[in-house]
Amino acid sequence: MKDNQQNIEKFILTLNMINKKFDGVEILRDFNLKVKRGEVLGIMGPSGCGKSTLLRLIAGLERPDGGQIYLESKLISSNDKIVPPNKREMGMVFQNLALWPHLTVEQHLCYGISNLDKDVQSQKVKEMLDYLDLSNLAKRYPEQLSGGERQRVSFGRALIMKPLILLCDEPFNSLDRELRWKTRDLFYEIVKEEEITTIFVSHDPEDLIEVDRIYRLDN
Ligand SMILES: Nc1ncnc2c1ncn2[C@@H]1O[C@H](COP(=O)(O)OP(=O)(O)OP(=O)(O)O)[C@@H](O)[C@H]1O
Repeated sequence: MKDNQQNIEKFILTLNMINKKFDGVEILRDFNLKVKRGEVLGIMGPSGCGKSTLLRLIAGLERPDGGQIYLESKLISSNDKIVPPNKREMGMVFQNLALWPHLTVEQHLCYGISNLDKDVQSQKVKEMLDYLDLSNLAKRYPEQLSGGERQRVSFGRALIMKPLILLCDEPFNSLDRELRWKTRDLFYEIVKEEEITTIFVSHDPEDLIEVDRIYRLDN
């Protein structure tokens, strides 16, 4: 028991013997995964193998049927305990996690840090706008942005709150080829520079070119 506890503390995220079924169909069975602090982990696997389900379990959007998930040494998921997504300090950039049409770029960035003082909020938003080269678009709404600009806002929204873990599910899918590579390069620059622990799901090896490790999910 003591060894197990020490092992959990070494990693920022530990999935232990996770089981998940949908309508009686097994998606994950006795699934184990450990992620080190600052690691950029790529998850690959064929369509339908459970990649998005895995991220949703980590984010707290799904509950496992069995097993445990620990964030640092804290139990955040089991079949009788679930810490809600907004209490997990995780940033999410999912392909279907759309921007809100009624909020401007800067309002999107403010969203996750609304608990901070106004001055601190403004400073952080300014820095993030500069970082993502969005300063001249701060007052625009999503419909007035290109696909790549929207994707950068979505990263900014997740990154500004300094998440313990950044979860990305096929984040570049909607972008055309050239923009995809440009956005991808900026993405790696940020997560590596800021040492953000990241789990990145993609079916495309080109997306995962700079990850520290690839986990192949196959069943
Ligand atoms: N809420 C749900 N109810 C029932 N079945 C589901 C649900 N969510 C996912 N599934 C099924 O679970 C399996 C795994 O889905 P998941 O989205 O995790 O796969 P994936 O590996 O991300 O696939 P893709 O690469 O195509 O996005 C699929 O067969 C899917 O149909």
